[in-house]
Amino acid sequence: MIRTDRTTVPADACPPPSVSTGPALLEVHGLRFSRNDVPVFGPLDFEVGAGEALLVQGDNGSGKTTLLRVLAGLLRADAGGVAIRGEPAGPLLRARALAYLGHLPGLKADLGVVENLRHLCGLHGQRRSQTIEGALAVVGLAGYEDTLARQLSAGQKKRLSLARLWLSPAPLWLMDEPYANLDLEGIELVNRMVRAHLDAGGASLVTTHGAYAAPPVRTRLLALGRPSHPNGGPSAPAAPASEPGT
Ligand SMILES: Nc1ncnc2c1ncn2[C@@H]1O[C@H](COP(=O)(O)OP(=O)(O)OP(=O)(O)O)[C@@H](O)[C@H]1O
Repeated sequence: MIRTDRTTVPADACPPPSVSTGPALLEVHGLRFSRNDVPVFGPLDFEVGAGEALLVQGDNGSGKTTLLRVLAGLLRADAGGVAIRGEPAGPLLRARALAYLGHLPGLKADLGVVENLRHLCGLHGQRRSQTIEGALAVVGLAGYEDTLARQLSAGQKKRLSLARLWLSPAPLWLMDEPYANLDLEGIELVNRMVRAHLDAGGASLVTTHGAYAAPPVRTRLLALGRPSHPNGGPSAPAAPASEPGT
């Protein structure tokens, strides 16, 4: 049975909230994306400050994953701008500032759990205050250190990806359906991680179909419109991001 260390998340990760008076961590202006001339989303305008979560909601096919991939620099927008702490988000800045948790776990199937994390920390960096062993305790994978990634269940793979996110030094987490494949305790784990990350001055974008409650943190909502018709029918505009709430 998986047990996550409930005390480790807040204890290790909650320095006093940082008070920022500068530009927002993420600012998006007029961002638009189309495939084969069919609009997927936009134009979108929103910002996310340190200590805030943006919950990106929408039906299947409404463009949530596409938006996160555009923000991560994996797809090129048709128009619009993305700034991180007031700087235009070029590839180097995105690599430093963004950590992307996608649908696919992005693991090396024939490497063990610890080997995977070492590899990923080598690629993306590691928070000085965190150890791989500590991250495995946080996500409930202590005892699985030498297990090959291909021998993990879907939920365990998701937890390993969450451990990678936990170790990342990036302040902005892009989390695509982070609750998928997780049991109820895993869903709570995601919410505790998000809360700790925000308390430490980070920010998160979280996509969801709306099946789960927002993490119990300062949250803005961005509702994407209904999916575009593949033959070029109209797509509903996205609702503007709503004001912060708790
Ligand atoms: N690789 C692709 N090639 C062509 N079209 C794609 C591709 N990926 C997504 N799409 C289309 O782009 C639109 C948005 O897809 P996207 O995956 O961003 O939606 P989503 O809101 O994340 O959906 P879901 O909730 O089902 O995960 C959909 O109409 C989809 O069919």
